[in-house]
Amino acid sequence: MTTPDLLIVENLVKRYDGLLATDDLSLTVRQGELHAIIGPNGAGKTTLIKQLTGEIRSDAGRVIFAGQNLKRVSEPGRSHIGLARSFQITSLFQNFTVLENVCLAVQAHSGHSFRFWKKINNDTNLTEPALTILQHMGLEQRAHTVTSSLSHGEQRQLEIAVALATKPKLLLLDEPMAGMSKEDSETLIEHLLELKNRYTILLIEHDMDAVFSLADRISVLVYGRAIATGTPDEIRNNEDVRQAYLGEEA
Ligand SMILES: Nc1ncnc2c1ncn2[C@@H]1O[C@H](COP(=O)(O)OP(=O)(O)OP(=O)(O)O)[C@@H](O)[C@H]1O
Repeated sequence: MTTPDLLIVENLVKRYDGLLATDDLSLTVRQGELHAIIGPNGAGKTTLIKQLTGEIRSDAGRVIFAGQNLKRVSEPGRSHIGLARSFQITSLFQNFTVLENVCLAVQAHSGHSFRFWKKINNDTNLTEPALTILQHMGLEQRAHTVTSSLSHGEQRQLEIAVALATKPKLLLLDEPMAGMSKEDSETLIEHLLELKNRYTILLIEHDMDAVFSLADRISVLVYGRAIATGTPDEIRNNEDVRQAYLGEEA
């Protein structure tokens, strides 16, 4: 039995003036897989993520998510039906604790109006799911730490925890290892290995150690087109990929 596709991208196009950033791109993400997208700088990876979240409009093609055509679904609407992007550290409330940041995200997603922030810590409807998420991301020991005193690596982990608070069907991770030390990257890979058993994940990442140890399938983007999709072994041994991108690295 084949695994159903959670995300289907069909013939997607995005033009910036004369430049085709996404060029008739088609790919699928299967339910339960960790699908990585790799490609040289400027290949169109971030543009694709923005087209998926609805941050930018596509010029042609379509995106089907969980059986629904996203054409008329707004950016908040896409988040509500389970498409979650992990945002940059700047979206964290630096003066709040780790637990408060995740509680706020749980509260925002559950549709409850914001209450005075101090009460958040006392509401078990918020703290219970928040603590479970922090446990999955290895941050439970830091729950009561003020966010500004976390290390850079821990803040990236917290960003992902905040995204998880929206109960995503698909988690979009755009370069989660960017700017991390080798040690922090290795820690995050450990957490993502755990997380991939629970979530379907689309990962964009330049760190090839991370990609090849985490991905079930990899798509390679070059000039806005997917030149290959396959298992890590298939991608490593694909002659077109080696010539276009991986060179002697793989
Ligand atoms: N707002 C924009 N206006 C014009 N051109 C853009 C815009 N955003 C991206 N581009 C161009 O579109 C192409 C794809 O960019 P994109 O950022 O999606 O690539 P990427 O694969 O994510 O690159 P990187 O790995 O460096 O993050 C590039 O040539 C880029 O210069």
